Amino acid sequence: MVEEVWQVMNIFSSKSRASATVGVQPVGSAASSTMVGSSRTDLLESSLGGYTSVPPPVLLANGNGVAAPHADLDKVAILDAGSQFGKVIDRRVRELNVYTEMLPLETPLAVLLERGFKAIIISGGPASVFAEDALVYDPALFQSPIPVLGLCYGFQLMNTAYGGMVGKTARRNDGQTKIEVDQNSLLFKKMDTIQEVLLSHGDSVTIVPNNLTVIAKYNDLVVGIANVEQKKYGVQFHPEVDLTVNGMQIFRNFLFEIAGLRANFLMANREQECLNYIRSHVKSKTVLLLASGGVDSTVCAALLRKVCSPDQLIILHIDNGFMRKNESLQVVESLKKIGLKVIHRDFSDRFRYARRRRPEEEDGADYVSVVSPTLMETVDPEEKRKIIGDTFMEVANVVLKEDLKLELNDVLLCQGTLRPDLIESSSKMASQHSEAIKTHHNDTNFVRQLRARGLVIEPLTDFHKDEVRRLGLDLGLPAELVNRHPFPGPGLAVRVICANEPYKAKDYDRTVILLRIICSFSSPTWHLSVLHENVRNTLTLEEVDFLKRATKEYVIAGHVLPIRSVGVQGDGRSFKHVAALSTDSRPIPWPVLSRLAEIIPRICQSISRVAYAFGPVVKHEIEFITETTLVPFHVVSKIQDVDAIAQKVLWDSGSYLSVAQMPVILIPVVFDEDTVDPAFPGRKHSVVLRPFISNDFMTGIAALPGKHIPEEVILKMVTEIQKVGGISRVLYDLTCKPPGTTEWE
Ligand SMILES: Nc1ncnc2c1ncn2[C@@H]1O[C@H](COP(=O)(O)OP(=O)(O)OP(=O)(O)O)[C@@H](O)[C@H]1O
Ligand SMILES: O=c1[nH]c(=O)c2[nH+]cn([C@@H]3O[C@H](COP(=O)(O)O)[C@@H](O)[C@H]3O)c2[nH]1
Ligand SMILES: NC(=O)CC[C@H](N)C(=O)O
Ligand SMILES: [Mg+2]
Repeated sequence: MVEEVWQVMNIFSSKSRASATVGVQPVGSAASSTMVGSSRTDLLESSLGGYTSVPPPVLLANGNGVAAPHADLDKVAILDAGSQFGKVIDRRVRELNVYTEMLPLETPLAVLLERGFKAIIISGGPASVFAEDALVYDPALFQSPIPVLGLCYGFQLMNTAYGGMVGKTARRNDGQTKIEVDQNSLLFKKMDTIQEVLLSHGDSVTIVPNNLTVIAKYNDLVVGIANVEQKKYGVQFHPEVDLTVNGMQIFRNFLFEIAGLRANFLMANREQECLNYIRSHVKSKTVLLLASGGVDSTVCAALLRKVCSPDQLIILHIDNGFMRKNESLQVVESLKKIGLKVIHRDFSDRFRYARRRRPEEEDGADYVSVVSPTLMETVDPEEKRKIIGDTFMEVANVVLKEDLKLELNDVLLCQGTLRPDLIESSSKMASQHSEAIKTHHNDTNFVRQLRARGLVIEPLTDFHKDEVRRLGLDLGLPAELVNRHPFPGPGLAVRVICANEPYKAKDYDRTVILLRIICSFSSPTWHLSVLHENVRNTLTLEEVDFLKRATKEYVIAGHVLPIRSVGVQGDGRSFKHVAALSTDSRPIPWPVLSRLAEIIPRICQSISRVAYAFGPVVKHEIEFITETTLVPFHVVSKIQDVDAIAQKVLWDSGSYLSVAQMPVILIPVVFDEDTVDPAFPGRKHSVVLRPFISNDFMTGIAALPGKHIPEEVILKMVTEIQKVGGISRVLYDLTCKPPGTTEWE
């Protein structure tokens, strides 16, 4: 599937964006008979050319296969507008036994009809339908009788295509929300009026045209539209993700009730598919498996063992210097226990001093020093990630050449890359239009070039984490290994927020005041304040009621921290401020803090993450940072110590499986600057705990103390961490994904 989609997508690559002068125009307008934003005939010809040379797959490269003869299948086209969740839509529809193919948004309707698609789902995406970079699409999609379901960007596109308006509002929505749906609509058949869904958008439908009816609302906001006669439906939310509780029922209703499709596709045996993929690539070649000890690479090892002879398979574990305390040794031991012989090499120094490659050197496999700063001097998270990813490949090559006397060209590198790694890194293998949220270490430009030269195999690129775990159990791997929390390849390097100066967004001063207004909403201080009035008008009635009650009952302070962390909002990357909440109230009012964490990023558009700071109410604004880069002493050793403490408490308390992952982050922030610690002048940091709950890691929620994890376990972590020198405060991340991500960078 990946290869096929890649080829199809390539056909469009030079035409993927709308020209600056052509906007999205309504159905029925002069532009509606041509592609919006490009020449329809060009695209039609090029795509037809592509399809005749690329026959539809009967068995897909490494994911699913079909059981019924291809011609008999009822097929759904997923038109990709660059969503982070494109593959999740694909997965949901296939789980309902309907065959899908993902194609770029600009695919003309004529091509879809010729290929026999009977329904269309249009995904979300990072662009704005009214922006200059709005995507090309064929307006005929909304003029033919073919059933269409538009999701998020797809919903906004549908509203615009029918002549409605979409615009930016003062409020954005990223997170789980209760909405009201019209039970009489077929799309919501067998569903209650109130539904919990995931919204992630900054643009909103402002005018719905007469030829559409509203079928779902979130207060005054329109979040569902339909033209029943033409079988066209759109929703602002994301039925595909776990955070939309009844999303599967919505797909069932669309596919079977509205589109009248038959469920005649059977998922092939995924293990067999992976083995076929490996067999067809490996043949008699030697395979160098990069093994982290994590779930994905261990599942790769188990698959490779079924295909390769023992002397064909070399397993390499790299210590990059950013592993957990003593982790590399434990990894080697645990892989030994399941019968894998592992080469273990410590390249910590090489990583620390690694630099970014110059472009002309990117196709070379040898390490070449260049003038850019070393990893130890780098603060930008994307730069850190790219250096680390390239260095993984370089050191693998060093081991091949120096230790094993093999040439890169004679060997296949195997990595446990999953679908989210590719989507988040904006790989064209996954989507033509998606935005890079973060460059995963296993998908840097250098890795892509090795991949293009046919030197990399990745059997799991069609999988999400929960699917890999299921495969791991089927392969007979021990449950404790399969259930290990994931740990990112760049390790603790992406869990240290590096900075050489405080960050202040352009609207920092306004953000500080907005945050104060929200945290002390009921205070008489704001009487007659225009900004307070604006905030109130942006909130829902229920939110106003909550803020009034909560801020009367508790004293809560909100501080904008002068750092930023990466997030994902509206299918795009955000890199924004973090807010710290503090309170003297005991017991800590977790549900109130958690609700504030939902509301704050909706109103303060320069904040995407909210954490609670343990200890008394914070009194001073935090103006300064501790200059921080990835140096071994006072930084890497410190995060290794606090991470080890927190993980031990989690494990000893029996709560390990209550959360999907628990990153521990070092931030260059010092609270209470009046409390000077002479032992650590200018070298103090704070620590953030991020217990997180997710299945597929595409979306997830912060684990709430007292609900998902015992509060005393968290308090014990705080007490133990505070014993480590050079720690200012401990914080607890309350942010969901979206708007945050699991990691902080
Ligand atoms: N320290 C390491 N040594 C060798 N290879 C590594 C290392 N860290 C990561 N990799 C490679 O990068 C791939 C992607 O890393 P990733 O963390 O996503 O997967 P994983 O470590 O196998 O599983 P998990 O997500 O459970 O940690 C791994 O499957 C492995 O091939
Ligand atoms: O091997 C990896 N290399 C990376 O560069 C990387 N970045 C994030 N992660 C892991 O991916 C999952 C989702 O993370 P985010 O919510 O932060 O995007 C979480 O499980 C993260 O730990 C990585 N794993
Ligand atoms: N997730 C999406 O499709 C978002 C659509 C659009 N980029 C917005 O922010 O509203
Ligand atoms: Mg890992």
